[in-house]
Amino acid sequence: MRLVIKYGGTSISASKDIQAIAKHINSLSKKHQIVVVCSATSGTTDDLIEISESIKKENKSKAEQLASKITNRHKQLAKQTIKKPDLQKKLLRKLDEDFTELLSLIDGMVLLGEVTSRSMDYLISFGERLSIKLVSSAINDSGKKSIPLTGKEVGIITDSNFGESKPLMDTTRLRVSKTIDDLFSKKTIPVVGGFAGADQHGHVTTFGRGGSDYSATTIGSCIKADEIWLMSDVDGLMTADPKIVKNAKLLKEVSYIEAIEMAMFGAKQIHPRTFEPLLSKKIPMKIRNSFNTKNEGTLVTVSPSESSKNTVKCVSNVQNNGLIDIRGGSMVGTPGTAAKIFETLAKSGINVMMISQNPSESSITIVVKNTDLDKAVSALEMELLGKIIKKLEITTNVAIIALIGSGMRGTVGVASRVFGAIEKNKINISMITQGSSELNLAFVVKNSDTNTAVRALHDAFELDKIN
Ligand SMILES: Nc1ncnc2c1ncn2[C@@H]1O[C@H](COP(=O)(O)OP(=O)(O)O)[C@@H](O)[C@H]1O
Ligand SMILES: N[C@@H](CC(=O)OP(=O)(O)O)C(=O)O
Repeated sequence: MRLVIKYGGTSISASKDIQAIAKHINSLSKKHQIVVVCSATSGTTDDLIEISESIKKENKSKAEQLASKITNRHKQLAKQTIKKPDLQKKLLRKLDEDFTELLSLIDGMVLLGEVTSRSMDYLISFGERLSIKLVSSAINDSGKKSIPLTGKEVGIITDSNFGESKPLMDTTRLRVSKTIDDLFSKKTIPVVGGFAGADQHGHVTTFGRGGSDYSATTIGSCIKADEIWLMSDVDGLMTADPKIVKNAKLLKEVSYIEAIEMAMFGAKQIHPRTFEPLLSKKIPMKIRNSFNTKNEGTLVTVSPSESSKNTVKCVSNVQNNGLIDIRGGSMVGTPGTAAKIFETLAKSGINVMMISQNPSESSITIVVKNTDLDKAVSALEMELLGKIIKKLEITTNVAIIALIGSGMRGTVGVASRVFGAIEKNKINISMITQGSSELNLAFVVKNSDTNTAVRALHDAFELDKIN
């Protein structure tokens, strides 16, 4: 089989885990052709983002301190993980080269006094540049040929939408399949950095947070993989985040459509576009545990077997969002109001996560990420306040709670069970939406009510008894 196996940051942050993964890949490669895709080690992308914040505040020494922290963490991991002295020495030298480049980049950004979206993508792609060298070296150490490749080096070509780029699939397919086929013919295991590619001018671009999943499916589609495995620190997709619900159960099978809904609403932090490259080729995906490889995990396919069609499958949550209530008497009965609002937000590159309009048309409520809130509010104020909009009311730190499952379609009484359970816990709901597909029912609560709401719904729908 041709397999693309993606390891998330949670799987490659301790030396014993990297060694175990190298051993596992080594043994799988005796039967299968494997491409490994890696995220950055846990916390590294966050540290790189913090470097950019320090540069914006002109605090160069803080930025350099963070760069040293990242490098030292990787060098320490290298020393603990790689046993063969020559391999370890080579790896440490390569990590030092990256460190020098990172320091030069910080120098340049400080000198220019600006963090552009292009320089930002180059900066935050460093995490994967370091992690692939570690993992590939560990595979070498276990006795197999392997090389590390960045997304750019493997041939992922994207548009120039820095921070939210999309692969240009025709070019990408040609380049990626050629690179990988060459390596397979030399019995070499490629370890590819997730999260990033490069545009047609060679500038590094990233896919947005969690984007390594998207890299894995993009590569899988290019090389006609038989399966794609996303490896993390949980057994698979569960009925709720196991960090919130202790008795959350593993979902053995879900459909692509359900998995897309779960990804959009925060379950296992899957990148929302992960499934796009798989849809036409119908490549099955497994979501599995790096530390419990005996468990088959969750199988994601076009049409799961009958037995797994429960009414509700998962209660997921996305915290740290902002809610904007857009009001104005002149919005009533004025065609094109919604179009103007969403056009304004789209021009500023803001992703709207939830929308609802009250039947009187005098208000439209939207939810965006906390980090986009400032940009969204100023765009609306500058373009539309005093014209079609009279007032903006803003609530920060809200969570979206979503109930997901294709069996909800046409099932009477789901909403009353949901709101009954929420009311019993005296939680205030500030917004509700249900798509016409009836695949999800989502509502908004305060961040601080998230855990209570998720647990109440998990209990109300008896998800701990799911089969
Ligand atoms: N429904 C869910 N099923 C499984 N995991 C979930 C779910 N919702 C949230 N999670 C969380 O997602 C985490 C894994 O996501 P993430 O940190 O992005 O993994 P990685 O870095 O390995 O890609 C798990 O540790 C778990 O707490
Ligand atoms: N390193 C990137 C990409 C990624 O996918 O990470 P993870 O698989 O660990 O969620 C991020 O933190 O966003």
